[in-house]
Amino acid sequence: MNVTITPSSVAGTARAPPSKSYTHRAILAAGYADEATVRDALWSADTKATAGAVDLFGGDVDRADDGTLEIGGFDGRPNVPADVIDCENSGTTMRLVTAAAALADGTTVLTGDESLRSRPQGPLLEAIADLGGEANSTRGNGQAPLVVTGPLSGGEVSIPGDVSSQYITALLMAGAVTDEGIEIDLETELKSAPYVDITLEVLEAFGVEARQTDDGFAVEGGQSYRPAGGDYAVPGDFSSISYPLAAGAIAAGDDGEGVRIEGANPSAQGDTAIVEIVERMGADVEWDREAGVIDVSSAPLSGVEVDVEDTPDLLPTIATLGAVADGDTRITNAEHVRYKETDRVSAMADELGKMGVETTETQDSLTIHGDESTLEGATVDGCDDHRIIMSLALAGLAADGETTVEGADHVDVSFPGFFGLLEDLGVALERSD
Ligand SMILES: O=C(O)C1=C[C@@H](OP(=O)(O)O)[C@@H](O)[C@H](O)C1
Ligand SMILES: C=C(OP(=O)(O)O)C(=O)O
Repeated sequence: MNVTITPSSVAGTARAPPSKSYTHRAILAAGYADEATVRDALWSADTKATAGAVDLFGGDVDRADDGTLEIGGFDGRPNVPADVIDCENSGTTMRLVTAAAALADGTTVLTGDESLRSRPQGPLLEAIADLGGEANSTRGNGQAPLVVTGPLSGGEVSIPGDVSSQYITALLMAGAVTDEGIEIDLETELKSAPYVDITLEVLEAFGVEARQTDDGFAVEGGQSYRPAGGDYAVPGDFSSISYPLAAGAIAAGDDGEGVRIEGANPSAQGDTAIVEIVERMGADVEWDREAGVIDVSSAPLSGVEVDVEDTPDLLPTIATLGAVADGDTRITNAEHVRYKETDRVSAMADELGKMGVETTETQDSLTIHGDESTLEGATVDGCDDHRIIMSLALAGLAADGETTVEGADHVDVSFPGFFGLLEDLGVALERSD
């Protein structure tokens, strides 16, 4: 599907979809448990992939009409799957499920789509091998397809922190049900650190203790996953909230109505930083944390400097905001953003370039030389990456002329209702094959 956006103003109320990161963890944590109910879960292509893995490990994920997931777990010991686990486009699924597979008494094969088969898994495979399991890339290049043989019993391991925090999350979640537990020493500074905070929060909610140490993180073995009251509720997703928030900052009408976002309750998500970033750029933003409501209206935006070490998923949104803002927006500490569904630093530079935006790229930074008056509608490539698609669609709101985003159906990875939500806010768009 391609989507053509006609420049539009936006107004109205949008509801944040549930958090993808919390949902992945809650589904897998429920799998490690005997049973659990997960409310307000995100049901998207990525989270369905994690649910599929739990099923293959011997659990049972059942979705009720209201979206609640009733999950029968595999109780700490995954079965050897009867089929290859297809993690599709989801890095989180592949990393978290690879470590779970290392607990099974036998061999698991994991694969994914072309994008996922190009992403780095080497440090996690080495960690599993150091802990006594066997974990290999079939092509010997640290990328999927992966073959993992367990069971491992735990121990101490060192791992780089600057490739993906998901390795740490994966080892902590699996480590809790090993005999010995896992102690993780970080070889470098940790990037995307708030995602490990999310993990610690979910583990705690499931009655599992894990902690930060002087050298990294540690989890005791022999623990059981059991959510208080048998029930876990997923909060709203701030990476997803960044899109209606940016839409409001860029294109809310002059009548002052603005965009209201509901379901924006505080949690451990680093991407809540988008609220402060949009405000710093000059938009009029109010966040009632208790009510979980954000109101945003547009104002002339100015370029800012933003460090995305903790918040890699915000880079595409910030790049679009920077294209509309006046002056330079410098996004720093961004090298790990190159290891996502696509190299998002280059993808945003290339695709915004097609819309007349000038950018300067280094290995770990992207500077957008913003000037709304030069933003032109164009046909751009969504790069099969949900965040690139959504960010380019937002640029289309403020461009001169129509913008067509090719391959736009990939929004189903994290935000299946994205284009419907834009339409509800008043955006004129057309879908075509
Ligand atoms: O653990 C998670 O839920 C995620 C961690 C981050 O990845 P990295 O830790 O690989 O940067 C983030 O980009 C991804 O969208 C979700
Ligand atoms: C990078 C992302 O997810 P994952 O790593 O799970 O593919 C994302 O959602 O932007």
